Amino acid sequence: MVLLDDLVAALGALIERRGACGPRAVTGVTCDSRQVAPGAVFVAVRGFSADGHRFVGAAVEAGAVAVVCEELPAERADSVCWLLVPDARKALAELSKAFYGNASDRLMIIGVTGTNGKTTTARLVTSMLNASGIFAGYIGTGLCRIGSRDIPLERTTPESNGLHDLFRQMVDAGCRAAVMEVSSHALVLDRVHGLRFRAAVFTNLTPEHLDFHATMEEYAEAKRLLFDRLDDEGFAVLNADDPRASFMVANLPPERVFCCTTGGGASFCDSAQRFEARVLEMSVEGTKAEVTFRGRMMAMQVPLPGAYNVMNMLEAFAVGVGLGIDPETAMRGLAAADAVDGRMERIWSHDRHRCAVVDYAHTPDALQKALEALRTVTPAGAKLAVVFGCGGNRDRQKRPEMGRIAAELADRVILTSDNPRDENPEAILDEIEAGMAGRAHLRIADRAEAIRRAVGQLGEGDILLVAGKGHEAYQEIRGVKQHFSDREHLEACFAQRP
Ligand SMILES: CC(=O)N[C@H]1[C@@H](OP(=O)(O)OP(=O)(O)OC[C@H]2O[C@@H](n3ccc(=O)[nH]c3=O)[C@H](O)[C@@H]2O)O[C@H](CO)[C@@H](O)[C@@H]1O[C@H](C)C(=O)N[C@@H](C)C(=O)N[C@H](CCC(=O)O)C(=O)O
Ligand SMILES: Nc1ncnc2c1ncn2[C@@H]1O[C@H](COP(=O)(O)OP(=O)(O)OP(=O)(O)O)[C@@H](O)[C@H]1O
Ligand SMILES: N[C@H](CCC[C@H](N)C(=O)O)C(=O)O
Ligand SMILES: [Mg+2]
Repeated sequence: MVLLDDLVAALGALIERRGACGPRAVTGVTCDSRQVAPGAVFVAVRGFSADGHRFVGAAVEAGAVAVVCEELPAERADSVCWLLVPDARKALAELSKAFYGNASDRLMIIGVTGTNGKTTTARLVTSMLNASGIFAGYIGTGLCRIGSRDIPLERTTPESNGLHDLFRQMVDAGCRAAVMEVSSHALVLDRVHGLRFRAAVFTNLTPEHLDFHATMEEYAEAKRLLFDRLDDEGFAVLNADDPRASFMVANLPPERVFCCTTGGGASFCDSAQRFEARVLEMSVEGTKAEVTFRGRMMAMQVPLPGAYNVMNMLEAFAVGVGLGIDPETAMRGLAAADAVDGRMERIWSHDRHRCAVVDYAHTPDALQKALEALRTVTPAGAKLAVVFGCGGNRDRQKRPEMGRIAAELADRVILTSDNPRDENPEAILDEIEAGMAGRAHLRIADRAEAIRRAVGQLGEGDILLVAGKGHEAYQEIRGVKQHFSDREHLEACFAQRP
């Protein structure tokens, strides 16, 4: 049983306490009044669209035993414990950590941040650790995975109370490590406050979420926060080919930084700290590369096309070596890693003469990288086509950019809806089109119809990229989510058109 006064003792900063704050049983910690059950601690967070302080009354009515806030309400029930704190989001993280028995302290936590490649890299690290005898859970886009159990997730990095609940479940299941994606939202909004990371991985930084971060500099500062959170043995793994790599580790001693390069970008890194990969061969089925580190050379097989996937695997490998795993074991674990749904997922026509690829490229850089990768494996004389859109209620700057990239890099473009959410689907398409400099294309807002048309146009040897939704099993239009899967639609189209 968790007692309220023990939780209060875990708060890092407390301005004032009033009311009934004694040894009462606590049943949970939440920042959402709609989730308050009798015995819960409610933390009032000032948000972007609402102020949690407005819901204090509702939380008390639902049975909260304590309310944590940045401003005490004038009227307060004596039966409740009132805690005034300077920062409610930090308090939420501290209380959650204590409520779940500080489970996170018993896990080696590996955090992966960057604009693209977090899920891919984190899943590779998880598979490698599990294959190397270090039982590891995973938290990231869409799901938390503990052994064979998957728990669906709304956010890439859950709110701190959700995170600590998952760490507790991992420890109870016997995990020694947790591999997690750390989004920039999570870093800025203190979802990972109080966590200490054994390894922090940086994949890359390109424009995205510029609705949330005012500038690229601010976005980079947010990502750097992860590298201030290393534990005493902690180390960083960088994609050193990214111009922001050295910025991420400016506060770390060089011996705690491993640099990965596929293109000679690690000059700021000591040679003993470098992991270099050279691509030898690439096809739509995968990529063969050669890895050099600490005077050794090893072969690496990546079951996906794209030099960036070589980088994702190289960084995962460097994490393994940094953790002291024998390099052969680490590489074997990576070679046997489970595929990640919706990342360069290939769907073939029955005669295998036409190929569709479902990919989660939903940023300009990812779309560019995915198209470049597929161009290198498109047979001479065959065409590369793309179907894509852009999400609503998100960064609008990326829309014309993605239009420009598709127009420049694909032979055929069909614009369609991604998840328009609350926006008008046609208005989103107008914004994408604005970047296409008049290039001929089709515009079909209905995604199922757009996919059908694109498959109908495929000739012998052609490749079709269906980008943006990857593993997602839904589409959200005007606020309503309905089942939708790019893969299922493609399979159905190929079934009708052998
Ligand atoms: C910008 C952002 O991340 N916002 C998150 C933030 O919202 P907020 O603080 O603005 O909350 P708010 O809606 O204004 O409400 C304020 C407070 O009142 C509470 N409330 C509200 C209503 C009510 O009836 N009762 C109540 O108590 C809310 O629970 C909240 O604590 O805190 C909320 C509670 O944890 C999150 O649900 C919310 O995620 C929103 C929905 C979101 O869309 N986030 C996305 C952009 C996100 O986090 N994405 C990242 C990156 C994705 C990636 O690149 O991979 C992710 O990690 O998923
Ligand atoms: N290292 C990389 N560099 C550039 N693009 C990449 C890289 N790795 C993957 N991508 C592209 O980004 C897409 C998303 O990959 P992934 O899901 O691994 O990224 P993510 O960072 O987890 O994304 P999200 O922010 O949505 O969680 C892939 O489908 C691919 O198109
Ligand atoms: N993590 C990203 C995912 C975007 C995926 C894309 N399909 C969309 O809906 O915009 C976000 O929530 O911004
Ligand atoms: Mg992800």
